[in-house]
Amino acid sequence: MTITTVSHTVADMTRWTGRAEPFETARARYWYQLAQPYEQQPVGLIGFACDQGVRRNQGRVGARVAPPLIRQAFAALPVIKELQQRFDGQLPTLLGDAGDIHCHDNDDFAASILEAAQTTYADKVSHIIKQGGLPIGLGGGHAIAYGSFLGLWQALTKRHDDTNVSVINSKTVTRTTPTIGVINFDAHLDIRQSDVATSGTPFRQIAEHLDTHDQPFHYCCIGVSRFSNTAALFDRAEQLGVQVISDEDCHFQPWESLAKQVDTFISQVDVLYITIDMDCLPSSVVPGVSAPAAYGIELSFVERMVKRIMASNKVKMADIAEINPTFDVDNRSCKVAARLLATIVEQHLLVS
Ligand SMILES: N=CN[C@@H](CCC(=O)O)C(=O)O
Ligand SMILES: [Mn+2]
Ligand SMILES: [Mn+2]
Repeated sequence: MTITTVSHTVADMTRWTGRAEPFETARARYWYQLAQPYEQQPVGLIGFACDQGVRRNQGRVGARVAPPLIRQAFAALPVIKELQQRFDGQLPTLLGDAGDIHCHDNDDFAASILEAAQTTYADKVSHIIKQGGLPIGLGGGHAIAYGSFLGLWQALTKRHDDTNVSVINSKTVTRTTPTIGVINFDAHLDIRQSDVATSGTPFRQIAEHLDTHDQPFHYCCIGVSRFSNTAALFDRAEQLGVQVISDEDCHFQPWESLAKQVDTFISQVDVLYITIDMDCLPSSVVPGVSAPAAYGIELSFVERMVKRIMASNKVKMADIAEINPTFDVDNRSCKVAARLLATIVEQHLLVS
């Protein structure tokens, strides 16, 4: 008997529902009205329905069921007036739903299931980027981050290989791979040393991948808690040159100083991958995660910083990770994830 360990399910459009408002003006628009199965739209959503990395990392599993619930919460949000103005009221189908990658987790299965899910997901991500869209990954555990990075890497390096050496006016011109910057909103550094990939290792894996390809590692982690990371992890962060902005910095440092730090980081790279681990927010705001935060950073801060980063127009990949609906209260965590997802989508469509 063949056991399928990783599978892809196409978009379930029954999730894209919301209020019907036949008596309102045409400006009463919701995201569910602008989504179709993925077909080269400006934004492509792709679910990573996998929490095997969380299991391997000794966390609380359950994140694998989050992608359709985040979509559903997002579908019901209104499309802001600025976006309607940007498209002169003629809103095209802006969102493509590329379905979900499933990692059929089972303790008896071979250890390579997570890795297979990451590469299958990365192929989808890379396809969307190559078609000119912004892929947004919906986790799933934070092992999504290595898949997101791999997809971005594949898209950038494929393009690089194609045009690696060109002849312009009889002169050979060699192009270089764009410098990638990674910005992670997270209480955790996720650079653990381990014999297998987990939800706690993705940024160490990215560092090693880049090192193998002689590329610099630019990693900025925002919201890091001194009570959620060991001294060994802070040592590794220093060795790897990680820009650490702690949860306490986010509370006590002036906004302008933090924004300047992030702007400087952004100025050093060509393209950005932005990832939001929802456990960066306080557990009162986001209870539905594997590792709830006692302290956390404010939603208003995360949203403001996400807008600032998106304004750079360098973001080529984004994802939202670690929502665990098993521990959610009143769908609160999914609603916060949907709000951040809407912020990324809106800002991308406004600046691109
Ligand atoms: N992606 C999450 N990573 C955290 C989980 C911590 C926990 O489960 O307590 C980490 O490995 O540090
Ligand atoms: Mn975390
Ligand atoms: Mn994380």
